[in-house]
Amino acid sequence: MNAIDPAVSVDKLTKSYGSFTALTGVTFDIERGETFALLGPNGAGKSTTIEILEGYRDRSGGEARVLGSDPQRGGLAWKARIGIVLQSSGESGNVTVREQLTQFAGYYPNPRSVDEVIAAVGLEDKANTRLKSLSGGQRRRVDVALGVIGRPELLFLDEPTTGFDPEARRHFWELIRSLKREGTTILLTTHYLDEAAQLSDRAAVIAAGTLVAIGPIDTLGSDEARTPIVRWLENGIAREQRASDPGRVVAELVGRLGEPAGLEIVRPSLEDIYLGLVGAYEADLASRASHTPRPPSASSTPSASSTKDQVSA
Ligand SMILES: Nc1ncnc2c1ncn2[C@@H]1O[C@H](COP(=O)(O)OP(=O)(O)OP(=O)(O)O)[C@@H](O)[C@H]1O
Repeated sequence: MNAIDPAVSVDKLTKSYGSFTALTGVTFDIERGETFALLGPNGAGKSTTIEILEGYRDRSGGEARVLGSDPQRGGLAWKARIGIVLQSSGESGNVTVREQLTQFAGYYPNPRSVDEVIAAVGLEDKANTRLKSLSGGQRRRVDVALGVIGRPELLFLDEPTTGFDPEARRHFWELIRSLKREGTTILLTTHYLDEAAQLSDRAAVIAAGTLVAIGPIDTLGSDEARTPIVRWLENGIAREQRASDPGRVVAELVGRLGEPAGLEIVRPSLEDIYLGLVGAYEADLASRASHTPRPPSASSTPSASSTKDQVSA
């Protein structure tokens, strides 16, 4: 891999499960050292994308390069450079946390210290507990520990903090920041938009298998969607105004009304912007579908839930 090559490069990636198209031609790069969030509603195609990049699933079309290799052909040496936290690992059994991590550490040429990793995921007091006796959230922490034990150059995190309590999430964020400081490239999917905003340099929003938006976290969405809103009460009536300079609006209000009742300045969060992007895309899809004449028989696209169970990659 060339020094200037991105860690991940995806070009017009498509994936079909039988007659169902899960990815319609997705294109993005992830630079080395970058933390990149892939966001989207349930069934959007995030796990499919990530699993193709991990080498777990074959793509139907397009190109993918991960650390300089085609993930469909990545060998053992390539796999050792990658860390994976799957959406659900099902890691359980009779071995203890420390035994499991020690075993995994043995698979890598330059692993992290087992005790360091146990501390980093906050499982010191469970190090000698068998996996089957851990709570769901604790088991998820083991998944994260297994993902980072090999000191990966590139870490895939598929909804890593699902089931974490708030303290464990903050702990996890610290771990990710320290991995980032070491230069690890991270691809993260999450439904916690605050998590994406806290950790990521850039994000892509994917809906129904299509890339809807991509960019640095603070530039996602339209200018209008990112503009702060000033809200206040005037003669008992709720008023609001979008303004890129909310201080000026507030100063005018104070000049006119004195201390305005119910005054607040709301800066749209990543979640607000994400919901706007996905909502607009879904409305556009629905309006196009309502203008497309269909034969009277059933659609050729089965529902997501029926497809997932019937077709495998
Ligand atoms: N093995 C499979 N066979 C058939 N369809 C599948 C398979 N795996 C995924 N799909 C379908 O592909 C679409 C994308 O699924 P995917 O798991 O990538 O979504 P996701 O964005 O990760 O969703 P979530 O946020 O719910 O995890 C969904 O409609 C899903 O039902």
